[in-house]
Amino acid sequence: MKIAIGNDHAGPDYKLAIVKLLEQKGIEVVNYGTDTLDSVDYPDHAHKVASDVDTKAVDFGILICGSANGVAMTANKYKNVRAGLCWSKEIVLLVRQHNNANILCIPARFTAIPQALEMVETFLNTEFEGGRHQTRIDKIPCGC
Ligand SMILES: O=C(CO)[C@H](O)[C@H](O)[C@H](O)COP(=O)(O)O
Repeated sequence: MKIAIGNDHAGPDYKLAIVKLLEQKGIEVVNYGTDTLDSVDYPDHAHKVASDVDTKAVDFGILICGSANGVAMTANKYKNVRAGLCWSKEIVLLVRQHNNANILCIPARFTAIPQALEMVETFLNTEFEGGRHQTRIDKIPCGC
């Protein structure tokens, strides 16, 4: 499995903890995030992750910013991306089971690192249920 990860200045420590977890699992990681606290612009990092997910260069993406809204808004501009903003294990379960999310968006300023790691574990271990949820996902594109 291959995962692209990106973050702005709100989340380098979250990113490093997640990369460590993924590498311990033998997952290949592409790091598109900043590694310092110097201010950057989240779309610069989110576009790289979303593009890789969109073209299927990677299996999944993980994006981190302060609220996770900015990275989610950016990533969801891509046709084949379903980026979900998650703040608990329960929401992550649903975003995989019902929404087949392929990018997990984590709000670093509203989530502790252990909680973020638990969300990543859940994201990776939860399957899409298909059926009626696929019908609904097929209706998401606006065609504009
Ligand atoms: O949360 C974010 C976007 O949704 C980003 O992390 C921004 O950094 C956030 O808006 C805060 O910006 P600041 O420059 O760190 O004050």
